[in-house]
Amino acid sequence: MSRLPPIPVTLVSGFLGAGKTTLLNRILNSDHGLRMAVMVNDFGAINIDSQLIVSQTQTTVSLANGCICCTVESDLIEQLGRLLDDRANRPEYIVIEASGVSNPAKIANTLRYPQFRDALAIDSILTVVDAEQFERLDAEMAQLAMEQLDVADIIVLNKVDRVGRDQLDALKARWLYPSARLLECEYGEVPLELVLGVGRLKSGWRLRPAASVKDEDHSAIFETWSFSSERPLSLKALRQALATLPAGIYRAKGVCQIAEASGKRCVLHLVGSRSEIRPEEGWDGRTPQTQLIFIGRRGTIDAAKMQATFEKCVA
Ligand SMILES: Nc1nc2c(ncn2[C@@H]2O[C@H](COP(=O)(O)OP(=O)(O)OP(=O)(O)O)[C@@H](O)[C@H]2O)c(=O)[nH]1
Repeated sequence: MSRLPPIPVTLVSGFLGAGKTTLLNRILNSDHGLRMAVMVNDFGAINIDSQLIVSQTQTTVSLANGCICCTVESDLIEQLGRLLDDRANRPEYIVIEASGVSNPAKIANTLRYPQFRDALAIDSILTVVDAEQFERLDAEMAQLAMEQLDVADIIVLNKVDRVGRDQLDALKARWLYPSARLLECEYGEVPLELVLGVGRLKSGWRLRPAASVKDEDHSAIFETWSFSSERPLSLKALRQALATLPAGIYRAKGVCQIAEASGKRCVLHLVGSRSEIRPEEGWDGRTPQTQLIFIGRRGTIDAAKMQATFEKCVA
């Protein structure tokens, strides 16, 4: 049997809430003309990202309840194996969206395991940066965000609408990544030809040797908590609950059923201290419900207190 050419893989990384799913949606809804498979990784127990992906024409594989660079690496290996074994639907391109706490260098090493070496070719490691929040991150969060940037060969500086030109230039001046391509954008609006099929890592020259990649368990640094309810929530109470979250909770996202927006599926995002609850389309045959996931620094989430707070939001 003739050997099939390797499938190009774009690895999308970036800290929590930087705009990875927004960029992925933009890629998927553009005219790329490829049979694409996307793998999305949620650090929390609920598959939220797969629900936030707008285009359903491609194969979507959801890897939840851990980080694909450490705790659920075995799921990544298994699911990649499945994609490759399904010869009838073999994708022409794979995009992997790592969780916001993943180290892309470790995922890149997984893609170089013997079983994938001839079947997959990393096209690029693309790291999305939240232009507003990046410099506000502290301690382990800042370190992780820097590690994600260190291995990027494409840096997408997103959310430029949130900062002034001076602040952007100052941020860029502090970075020393001369070999990375830097693209500034809002809502992941980047020219597709600059991010897909660019073959920037074809020779593997920027990948660090596996031995030099730090072995960490991101569930030791971050923790998650989730809330589900089949009863509608009060918008006012939910906003209030989000405004009073402990500072260590950096990210929340999910879908919600809001009493004031009957029949609409609302999408909730919290990144740092910013939050939004946006009505989207209807429920499209799905049972209306709320599914939220919260991610914070370990030790900052009091599950009983959170449960009581969000129970009170039920209208
Ligand atoms: N103002 C502004 N908001 C943006 C931009 N890009 C994305 N967002 C918002 O940022 C929030 C997080 O975006 P996502 O695309 O879900 O971020 P993510 O990196 O996939 O998040 P995680 O997977 O949880 O790490 C959402 O509310 C987006 O609408 C942008 O360029 N400007």
